[in-house]
Amino acid sequence: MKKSPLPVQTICGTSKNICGKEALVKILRWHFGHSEFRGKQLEAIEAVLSGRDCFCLMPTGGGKSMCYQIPALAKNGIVLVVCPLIALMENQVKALKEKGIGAEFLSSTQTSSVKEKIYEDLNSGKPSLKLLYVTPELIATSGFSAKLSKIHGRGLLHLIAIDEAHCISSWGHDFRPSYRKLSSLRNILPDVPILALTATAAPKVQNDVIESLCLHNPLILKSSFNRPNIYYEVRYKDLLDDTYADICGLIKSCGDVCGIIYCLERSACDALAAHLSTNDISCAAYHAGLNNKLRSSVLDDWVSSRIQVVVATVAFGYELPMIDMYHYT
Ligand SMILES: Nc1ncnc2c1ncn2[C@@H]1O[C@H](COP(=O)(O)OP(=O)(O)OP(=O)(O)O)[C@@H](O)[C@H]1O
Repeated sequence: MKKSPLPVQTICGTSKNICGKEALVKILRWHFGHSEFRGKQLEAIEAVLSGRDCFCLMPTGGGKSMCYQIPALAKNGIVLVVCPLIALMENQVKALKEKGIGAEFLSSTQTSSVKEKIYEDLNSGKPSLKLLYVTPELIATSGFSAKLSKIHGRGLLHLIAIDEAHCISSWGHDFRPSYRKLSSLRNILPDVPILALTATAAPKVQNDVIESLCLHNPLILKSSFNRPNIYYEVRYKDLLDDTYADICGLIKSCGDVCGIIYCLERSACDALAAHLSTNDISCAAYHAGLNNKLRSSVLDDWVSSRIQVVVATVAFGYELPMIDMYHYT
């Protein structure tokens, strides 16, 4: 069932539109069904709502997105989210919409009529949108910068969240040149707080992110990376009688969980996926040899739990952003 948003004024009071802890927890429970904030979430949220820049280091799955989704619901106006992967934007926007939260993304994969609709909403006096997800490539275009300045001029932009902020650093493992251009955001929108989020802990990367984004006296938050539920296990192929049977057994012993199996070659993906299917494990192969439509439907099936396992090359997760980069450059 979709929920209507909690009226901002009612829960946050009108004084400077700033929410207290109680009101923020109420938003968390109402929209996301979580009883309490986790780790450093509340500190990050309170910092950005008070107008302070924040650098937030949290492990993968630590709950970073809540740090900008709650502020989006706690204040009137829009939160701009910069995100490197179209697939990630699509998933987040879909999940937010299912919760009745106004969210959209702008990317080269959308039709111009969809984009027009989003701009129309943004240009209206009172946009229904709470979160707008964009790629770093789009921020670098002069047309979009001008649009952002206009939205800001009407007092509608109250936070910029930079997801996977380590992509800005050439010291990081995922350096993406277009992230460098995000430094322009501080010049265009000097008084809008910036929240940089990453799971990459290297100090050089952290300093680079803070400097490149020109964060002013940021609140630096670091969560513990100890995840007792995650562990590595190495099984030597040479010591196994039948690798495929071993994988099959492992999946079946895990019960009804989802998973990704990475293979080095496309043919290995196809062969393993076929083997698992004949052993009653719902799965599909995903690699660059498949057309866009098929890849997209495999991703959708997996995210929606229609299939349990994806057998993929590294194309899974990388191909979609590359398509976007190609269109913008
Ligand atoms: N306060 C909370 N209580 C319980 N669950 C939470 C809380 N905050 C977030 N979660 C859940 O934790 C999961 C991971 O959250 P999220 O996707 O925001 O993590 P993330 O840090 O952005 O991960 P990634 O690094 O993969 O982008 C989600 O299922 C989310 O609903």
